[in-house]
Amino acid sequence: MLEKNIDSIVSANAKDLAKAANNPMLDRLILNEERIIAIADATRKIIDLPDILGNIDKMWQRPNGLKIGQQRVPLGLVGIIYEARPNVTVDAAVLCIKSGNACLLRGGSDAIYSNLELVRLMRLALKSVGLPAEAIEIISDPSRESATQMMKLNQYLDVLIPRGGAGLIKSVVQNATVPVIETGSGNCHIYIDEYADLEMGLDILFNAKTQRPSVCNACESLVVHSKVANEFLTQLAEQNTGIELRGDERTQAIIPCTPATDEDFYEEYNDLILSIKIVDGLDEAIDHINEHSTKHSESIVTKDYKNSQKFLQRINSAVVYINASTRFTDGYEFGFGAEIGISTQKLHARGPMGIEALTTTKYIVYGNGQIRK
Ligand SMILES: NC(=O)C1=CN([C@@H]2O[C@H](COP(=O)(O)OP(=O)(O)OC[C@H]3O[C@@H](n4cnc5c(N)ncnc54)[C@H](OP(=O)(O)O)[C@@H]3O)[C@@H](O)[C@H]2O)C=CC1
Ligand SMILES: N[C@@H](CCC(=O)OP(=O)(O)O)C(=O)O
Repeated sequence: MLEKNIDSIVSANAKDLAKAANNPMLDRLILNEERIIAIADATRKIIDLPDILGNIDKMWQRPNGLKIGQQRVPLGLVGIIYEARPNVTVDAAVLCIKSGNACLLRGGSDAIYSNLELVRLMRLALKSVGLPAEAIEIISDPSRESATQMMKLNQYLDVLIPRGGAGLIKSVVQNATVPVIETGSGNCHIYIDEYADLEMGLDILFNAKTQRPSVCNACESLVVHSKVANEFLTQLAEQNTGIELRGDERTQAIIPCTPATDEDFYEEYNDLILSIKIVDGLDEAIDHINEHSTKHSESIVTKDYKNSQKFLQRINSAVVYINASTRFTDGYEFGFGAEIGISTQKLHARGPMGIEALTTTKYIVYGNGQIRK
């Protein structure tokens, strides 16, 4: 359905682009033929995933003969408030349908025309296979009031997933009366250990910083061990990548850069800017990251096994990497087809949320006349 209607999607998207501000976030709003085909591909990947609904995860028998099992069931009606990124409209709806849920979508107001067209097409697709079109609903009123109202729809919504920046999350935490799964912004770190392969470190850093700077899994902050700082930072500066470097005092003594303020280390730039901190050991690196990160994704580059395991255990984030780019924090890359969001809270799901995160379980109990004594 999407690939057959590329023209109508692109022209709806053009209406959104015509009123959008030209900033690094604009990239997320753009739909073109290539991106629509990629969205359709992701949809097929989700459709092809094994069905988990109705699965009984485990079953056991009690001494009285009762057989107790845990069966996977949908959450119900899932509400999502999300950013002006029209691919999320399809990812979220398809993940909900695949996991047996209905969804109520409230995308970024900047993407309203694109979203309305995508939902129109998805509803046609549902109808064409005999499913109720109403399983995908979109809020067409782009006002903030509509988002705030969603936060209190207890009689309809089983869960609300806010996907966006700090302002949205703060508003949800203050106003929501429905159960919420928070996704959060990404102040993601890469730590170059004293035992790092520096060439690998540069590759990983460039990928994580520059491949798509506007997304939440892009690297925002570099932490470097002092023993390799000279060599690593000199190479970084020599590459002349167009990244604005904001370094602490020790970094400033090695390479030309903008002085980093305290706030820089808490900042998610979503742009070609990188904060840099030099540390004297792994413990200091871990403490710095746990203090400043948004608990999204962090990576260590090291050849040392012990250091890698310490980093894995002590970093308090949804996804922790050894020798890989933080850009992989993504439902597609994790094999989920897509994600409805990347949870930075610990309940009910953490990290990229695919089909399983959109289900819960219920106990099913088989008896043959047992009564409790
Ligand atoms: N962890 C994850 O899965 C993800 C994290 N992010 C993070 O989101 C941020 C970027 O998102 P951005 O484009 O700025 O999106 P925003 O946070 O500005 O907006 C996202 C959605 O929330 C709505 N919204 C924003 N503030 C409020 C509020 N106070 N009350 C009610 N609704 C509100 C917006 O509506 P309106 O259109 O009216 O502004 C929009 O629909 C980055 O920090 C990024 O890292 C983004 C996606 C995924
Ligand atoms: N799925 C994404 C990452 C999560 C995301 O949507 O982030 P954002 O662009 O900040 O809304 C990706 O890497 O493509």
